[in-house]
Amino acid sequence: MGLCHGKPIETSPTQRENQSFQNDKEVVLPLPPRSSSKFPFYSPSPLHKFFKNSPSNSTPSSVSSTPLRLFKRPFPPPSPAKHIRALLARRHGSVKPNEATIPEGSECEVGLDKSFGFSKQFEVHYELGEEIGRGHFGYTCSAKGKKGSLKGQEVAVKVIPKSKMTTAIAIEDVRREVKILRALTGHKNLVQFYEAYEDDNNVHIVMELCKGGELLDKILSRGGKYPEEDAKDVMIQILNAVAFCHLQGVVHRDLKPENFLFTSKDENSTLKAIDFGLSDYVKPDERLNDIVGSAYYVAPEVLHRSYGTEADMWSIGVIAYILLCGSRPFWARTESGIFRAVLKTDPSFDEGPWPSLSANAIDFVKRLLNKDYRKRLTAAQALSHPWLANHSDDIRIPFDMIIPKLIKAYICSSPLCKTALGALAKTLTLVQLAYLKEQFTLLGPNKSGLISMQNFKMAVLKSATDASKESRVLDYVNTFSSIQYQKLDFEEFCAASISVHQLEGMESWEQHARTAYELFEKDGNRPIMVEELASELGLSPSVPVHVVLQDWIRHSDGKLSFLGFVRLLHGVSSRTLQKA
Ligand SMILES: Nc1ncnc2c1ncn2[C@@H]1O[C@H](COP(=O)(O)OP(=O)(O)OP(=O)(O)O)[C@@H](O)[C@H]1O
Ligand SMILES: [Ca+2]
Ligand SMILES: [Ca+2]
Repeated sequence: MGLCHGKPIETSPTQRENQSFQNDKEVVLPLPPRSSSKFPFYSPSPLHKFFKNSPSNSTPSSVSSTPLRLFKRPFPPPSPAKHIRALLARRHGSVKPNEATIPEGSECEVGLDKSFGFSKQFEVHYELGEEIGRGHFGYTCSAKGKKGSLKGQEVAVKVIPKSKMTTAIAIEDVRREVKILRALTGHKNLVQFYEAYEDDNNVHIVMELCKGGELLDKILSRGGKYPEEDAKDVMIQILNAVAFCHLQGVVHRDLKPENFLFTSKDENSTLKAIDFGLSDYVKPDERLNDIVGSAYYVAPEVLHRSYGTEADMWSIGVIAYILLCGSRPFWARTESGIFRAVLKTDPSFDEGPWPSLSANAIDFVKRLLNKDYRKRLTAAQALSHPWLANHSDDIRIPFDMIIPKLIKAYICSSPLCKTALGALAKTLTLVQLAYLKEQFTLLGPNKSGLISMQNFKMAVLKSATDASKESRVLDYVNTFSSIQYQKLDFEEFCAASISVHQLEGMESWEQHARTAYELFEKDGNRPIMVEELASELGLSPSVPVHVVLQDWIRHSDGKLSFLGFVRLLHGVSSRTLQKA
């Protein structure tokens, strides 16, 4: 996969930056900067240096030899990730060869409304300090409050020049970034938003100042990899933030180590997610389709233009992989090469240090980097994974929006499906049951241990923000109140909340399915006619049922075969889920 052994390209960092925007089919990404002979990782966040005009950075470092030859591992270590080219083209207008930004006053700007309705007079309220960071869309400065409750307090101000907003999409992105930041603020692992200002030239987003630097810098300063216990601390904080976002119906879409900051230089400093510039609302029954994010971290289904919150979980899988081994799981010299790797190749778990890491750590990463998004862990499930469970008191498992989706599909399924799922639920492990118990408790069962359809709304309302309205998560659970279905006890809740796809993604799937079939044989299997089975499955009369279903029924006694049983289970999670 994507390994480069070619002659090194001798370019300055600036030239390398520009290469990534060339109009070639294969867009060449910047090479990893020069590695030292002692240690194959380069200095933290070299991208920052490209922008800062300090004398030490004025001479571009040359790449004197093929850096990859020095790496023992198959992939080079992380570096600042670049946004996907298609994203920049859509957001900044068409990207021309060797041209990363559109010149001011270009044609596409005509008629764009760049007023946001934010407060004016930023200068009256804050004194801007020095630049502390920079990205594609803006730069960030420290500042000091001059008035009001933030008087004397140091803050961070992300400055987004209006001249960079050359398309309606770019303007909409800024509007949404502020709206989402404002709505989600208050969570411990999300940067605290204070206020947004605008003048003729800039938008100023005022937020809490995180003084501890980016997670990427921390990874690099530690030699490219984290000990497992420290990686767990980081993962828990990332998942706490993302589980909260997903419950509100917000998908971040740009999760990468550069977008997590430590509040201070302390060892135990809190980690905060920043940069909601590409975030969006996603309705529980909707798929997004615009290709957004940064190449190394992008999920396969994003490249296929049909995705939801699971795409963030993939990016978290990439971060976890990097934290634990110091290398990127999918790497190539070109953007299209990275995409090919993401779509087609499996990350390596054979090279060091993987064989020395715990089986739970490897399982955790593998279950996030599953190319089938339906088999991937949700954020709430990842927090319940044995690798993290009981690691610290910091784990706050919130309600998981996958539960109402699965329950809706279950309710719509046939009685035979329900029996089959009931049998499957009896094979769940203690760890799986612990997650479900937690979710059941969050739904607030009554004294008899039953939950009703109204409970879903209550569970979501408890932590609802303005974002849950905008994303229609609240509307979605509101519709549950009108579903006519009996109250669920924990046993039926488990049957209803099983994701067959996720179970299928586990190595123990065959065992689950066999055991469940044995139970089903005892309690639920019965002779069934092909026509009856077809109607149970909701197959249309045009389907040649005798051909399609012939292996589903055992010839000896006319009951469901193992294959039929597995297909029946499957029908519930794939077909019905899409409709739910
Ligand atoms: N609250 C903050 N405290 C300290 N530094 C910050 C803060 N917010 C942002 N920064 C710094 O500024 C950099 C750029 O900010 P941000 O990621 O929001 O910009 P961007 O232009 O949207 O970036 P990208 O190119 O990733 O889209 C960050 O990587 C970080 O180093
Ligand atoms: Ca960023
Ligand atoms: Ca951004």
